[in-house]
Amino acid sequence: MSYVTVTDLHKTYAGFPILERVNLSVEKGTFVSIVGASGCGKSTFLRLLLAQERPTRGEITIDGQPPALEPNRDRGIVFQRYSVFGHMTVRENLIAAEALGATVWGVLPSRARRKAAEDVADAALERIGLAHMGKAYPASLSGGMQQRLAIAQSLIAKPRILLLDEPFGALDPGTRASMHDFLLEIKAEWDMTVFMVTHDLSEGFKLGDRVLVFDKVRWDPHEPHAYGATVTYDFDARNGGIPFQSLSIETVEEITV
Ligand SMILES: Nc1ncnc2c1ncn2[C@@H]1O[C@H](COP(=O)(O)OP(=O)(O)OP(=O)(O)O)[C@@H](O)[C@H]1O
Repeated sequence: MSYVTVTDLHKTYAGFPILERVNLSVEKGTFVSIVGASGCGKSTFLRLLLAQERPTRGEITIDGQPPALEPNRDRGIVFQRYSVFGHMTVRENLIAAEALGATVWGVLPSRARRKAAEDVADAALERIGLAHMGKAYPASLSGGMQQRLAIAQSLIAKPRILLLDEPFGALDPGTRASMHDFLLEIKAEWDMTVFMVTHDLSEGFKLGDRVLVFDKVRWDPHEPHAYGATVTYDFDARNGGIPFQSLSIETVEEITV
């Protein structure tokens, strides 16, 4: 059953189409990787899922409802920019994130709640190799460390939908592989639905259940901004990359008319 449904989605900025005719049906717990040329609208698509932007035409539903207008704990997000709180220590950032996503707080007294959040934060600090930096402030961390902290913070808040925009860009290959493992573990534990934009195709296939390619079907060299991008390929990454769904002939004909 479809959990995230996108129907005939269009997004235009100042008269320029960025996305057009995007249709998608994603089941709960699916990891969707998104690739495509720079500027083709991948981040815009994530912002539409996050309700930071409204569609120009068409509709998105999440579990049958439009995306909530106010940010809520249902969705976590890691953009290229680091999203951690600068006035809190590394450990406090993780405790705050656990507080957001806690599932057992209703039955625990406040001291036990705090202890439970601290335990989760400390386990995450170990897991991402930042146990020695718990008392530091984010500004004193390297870019890669801040990125790891931002990813851990989003994961332990346990959002139903996790939106990741090039989350591993700043990491060295070893750290990147260990953060991949961490993400897949938490995703499996909480049955999260994930949308991740990446420029690294092998990363997209390694982590994704599906790999979507955004591209322009229509292109006019005299008017490069005349048309928007859509999903041109939808690969089943769990089945050797065999196309799962590609743009139907009718849609191509309709678009190229
Ligand atoms: N708020 C905005 N107002 C006007 N134009 C915008 C706005 N946000 C994005 N755009 C334009 O929309 C297009 C798509 O941008 P977007 O960031 O979604 O692309 P992208 O595929 O994520 O690119 P990249 O891979 O380089 O990060 C770009 O041409 C960008 O300039």
